[in-house]
Amino acid sequence: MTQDPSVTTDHPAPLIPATSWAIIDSTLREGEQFARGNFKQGDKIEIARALDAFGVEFIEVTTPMVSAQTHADIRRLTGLGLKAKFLTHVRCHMDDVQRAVDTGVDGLDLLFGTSSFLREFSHGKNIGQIIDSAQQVISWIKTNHPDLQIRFSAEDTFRSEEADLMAVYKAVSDLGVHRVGLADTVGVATPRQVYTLVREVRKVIHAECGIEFHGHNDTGCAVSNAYEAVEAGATHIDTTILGIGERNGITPLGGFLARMFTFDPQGLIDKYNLDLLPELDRMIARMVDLPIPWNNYLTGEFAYNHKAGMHLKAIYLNPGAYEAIPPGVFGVGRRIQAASKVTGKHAIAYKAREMGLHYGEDALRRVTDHIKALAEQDELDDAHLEQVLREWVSA
Ligand SMILES: CC(=O)SCCNC(=O)CCNC(=O)[C@H](O)C(C)(C)COP(=O)(O)OP(=O)(O)OC[C@H]1O[C@@H](n2cnc3c(N)ncnc32)[C@H](O)[C@@H]1OP(=O)(O)O
Ligand SMILES: O=C(O)CCC(=O)C(=O)O
Ligand SMILES: [Mg+2]
Repeated sequence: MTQDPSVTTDHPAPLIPATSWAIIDSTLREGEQFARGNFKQGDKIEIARALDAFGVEFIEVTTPMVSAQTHADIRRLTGLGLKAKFLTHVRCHMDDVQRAVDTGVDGLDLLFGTSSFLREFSHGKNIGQIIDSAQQVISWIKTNHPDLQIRFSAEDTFRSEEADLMAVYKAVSDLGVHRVGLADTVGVATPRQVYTLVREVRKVIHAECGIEFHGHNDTGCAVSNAYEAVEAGATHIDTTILGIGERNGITPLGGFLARMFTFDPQGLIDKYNLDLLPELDRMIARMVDLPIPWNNYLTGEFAYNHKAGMHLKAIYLNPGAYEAIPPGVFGVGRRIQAASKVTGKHAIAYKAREMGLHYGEDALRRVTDHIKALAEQDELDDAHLEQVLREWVSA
């Protein structure tokens, strides 16, 4: 392979600087709600250390209300002395908050469902009562624990009435929360809806108040919705490693970074140790006992497999011709699959040259056609291709 020129190819000026947003990785909260997410204290420490080494800004952990063990685990995590800030995800209730404040976390992620579904079937409160609870809880935290960051999220935001949302967000922003959260709890929002709503929320909250987005992937929009949120002014995005979470999960860390890398590659390189991503994905795949999906963003087995002759011709000259993101930056390699029926003469010539073999024009055409015909019959691996190329010369 030639040196990878796509790494240094000029990129347009960043449309969205990486400094304008931060990651709240929720593998230790939303990820615990994944079907196979059942992390023991040792796993949690390993995950937190790995996320911290990668460089995520925030790590969200499950509420200490789950159990005495979870409470003890959070205390253990916050005692590790990591650079990432810990947030715990709690209901907007005095019992939960009072239990959470002695865990050593840096902030509390409060939530209250605002859609009619959740008002009727989850907690039974109307919007006025939600605002009253928010007032009581937020005021108490600010008075008694002024160092804690406070975020207030309207759960099931995208099935809530806009007027209700604006009333809630304005109220909590006036109470001095550090961030408001928009949560696409059932993964139903479209990218345009996310963009529009984030813009509307921005208008009713204070300028210094951040906006967080949490998006589920039920309709396949978790990455694009997170991107639209940032484009509209969101400052914090929730992710999990491999996207694990309730049902089919949320915005995956790798997918979100792949999306954002295209706008500000250097910004991401400066902020995160991107080449640790494969290790993160492997760690979670091991812990939940599932393979990394073959088509996973960046780290899937075939995420950088190149096969068609037209692609291979160009990719040998400049991998950027058929790659949006240079794999090496994320610690993965590319694979050139030259032996297939869809291969072409440039790929075969390149492969032959690598082996020290050279063909004239006619011979190259003939050996290429021979390889294509063989591949029509059966899979051809690299070893078989090399054997054919050697035999063709001596034949
Ligand atoms: C979309 C999301 O992912 S939201 C986050 C989900 N996370 C979790 O559920 C964390 C893990 N949960 C748990 O361990 C338990 O559910 C606990 C400890 C929180 C509560 O357990 P239980 O007291 O047994 O209640 P249960 O889970 O059956 O019901 C939920 C309770 O929370 C209440 N509730 C729901 N949302 C909120 C809210 N935002 N603020 C305050 N209370 C709420 C419900 O009204 C219900 O209480 P009720 O029985 O008084 O009506
Ligand atoms: O607190 C939040 O913003 C998100 C909660 C959650 O997991 C969801 O709504 O799917
Ligand atoms: Mg969720």
